[in-house]
Amino acid sequence: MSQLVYITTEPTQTHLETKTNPIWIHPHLIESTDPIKGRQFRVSAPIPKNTVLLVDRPYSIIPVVDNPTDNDDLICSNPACNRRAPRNTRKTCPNTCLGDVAWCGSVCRGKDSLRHGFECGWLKRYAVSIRSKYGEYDFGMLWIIVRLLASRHCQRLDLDSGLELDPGLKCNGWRGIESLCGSQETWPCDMVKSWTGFVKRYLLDGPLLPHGMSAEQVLHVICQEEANSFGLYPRETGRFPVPWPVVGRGVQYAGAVYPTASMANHSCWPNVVHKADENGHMVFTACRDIFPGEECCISYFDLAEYTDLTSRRERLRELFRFVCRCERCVDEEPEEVSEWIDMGGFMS
Ligand SMILES: C[S@@+](CC[C@H](N)C(=O)[O-])C[C@H]1O[C@@H](n2cnc3c(N)ncnc32)[C@H](O)[C@@H]1O
Repeated sequence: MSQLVYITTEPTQTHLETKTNPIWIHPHLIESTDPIKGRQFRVSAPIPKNTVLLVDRPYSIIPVVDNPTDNDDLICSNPACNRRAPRNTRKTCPNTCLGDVAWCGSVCRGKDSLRHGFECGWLKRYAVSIRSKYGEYDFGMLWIIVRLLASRHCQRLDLDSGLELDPGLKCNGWRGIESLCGSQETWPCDMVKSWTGFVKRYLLDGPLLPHGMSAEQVLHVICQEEANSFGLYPRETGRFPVPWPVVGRGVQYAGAVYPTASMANHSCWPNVVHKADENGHMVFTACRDIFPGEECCISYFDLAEYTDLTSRRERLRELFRFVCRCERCVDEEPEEVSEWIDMGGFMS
C-alpha cells in the first residue's frame, strides 16, 4: 500500500540554511496509509541512527511567550526568518497592533509588510479582547488560523513569501494544509459549537480579513489545525527510553502548523525525535536505527511526563481525541481493553 513519493538530493548545510528552500525530505522516507492511523511515514531502506529525515517549514507560526516586552524568546514575524528577536534590537509594529508581533530588524519588518498587513488590523481590533475574554489558548488558536489565512493570501498573490509550491511535493503550501486530517467529526460537539461561534464573531470573510472562504471552510481549517499543530520547545521531544537524569524539553516558545511534518503519527516508543531549528523549521532525526518498512513516528508529548499506559492515553485523548495504537500501548494493554478498542470503543 506504500508508494514512493519524495525523491530529493542529500541534505547539505547550505540547504538547511537556505530560506527559500521550502522543505527537505530524505529519499528513503515514503508515505503510506494505515487503516487505523491514516497517512504515515515509513522508510524504504535502512536509516542509521542520527540521520536527518525531514526539514519542514511552518505555513503558520505564532510566538507563545509570557510578557513579550521582557522576553528574548519572541520570534521574528517574517516567515523567511523566524529567528529570535532580542528585546534590545527588535522592531515592533508602527501601528502598535500587538506586543507579541516583532521583527529581528527593520529589513525583516520591511520584507514582511504584505503578510503582516493581512493580520495587523485584525490583531489591533481583537487581540486584547479575545485574550481577556477567552484566555491564551483560544487566542493562540485564532491567531494561528489568521496567520494560515495570511500565508494563503500571500501564496495566492504569488508573492515572494518563501512559501512557493514545489510541484514535486504534494504536502507543501496551502495544498498541504488542505490535505491535513481533522474534521467536525474528529471533535466533540461542544468544541465544534464553540469554534463555530469564534468563526462567526472573529473570522468571517470581510474587509478586516479578506480570505474569500465560507464560514464552514474556516471551521474545517480550525478542526485541521487543532489535530495537527506543533508546540515548539527549546529541546527535542521523543527520546525513549527517557534518558536519566531526566531533562525535559523546556518551556514552549511558539506554536506552528507544518504541512509535511504533520503526516507523522505518534508512538510512545518513537524512532524519531523532533525539534525546531533556529528558523522555526521542524527537523526530524532518527533516534535509533530504522529498518526498511518500519513506520517513522514521533512523540506528541514529553514522554518523561506521562509514563504509564493510562496517563499516556489520557493525554492523547485530551489533546487529540484518539486512542493510541502504537506498539508500546498495544503491548501494555490488557486483552479485554484491546478487544474493546478493536470493536470501536473509546477509553474515557
Ligand atoms: C498529526 S495527524 C498524523 C497524520 C494522520 N495520520 C493523517 O492521516 O494525516 C494525527 C492523527 O493521526 C492519527 N494517529 C496518530 N498517531 C496515532 C496512534 N498512535 N494511534 C492511533 N491513531 C494515531 C490520529 O487520527 C490523529 O488524530
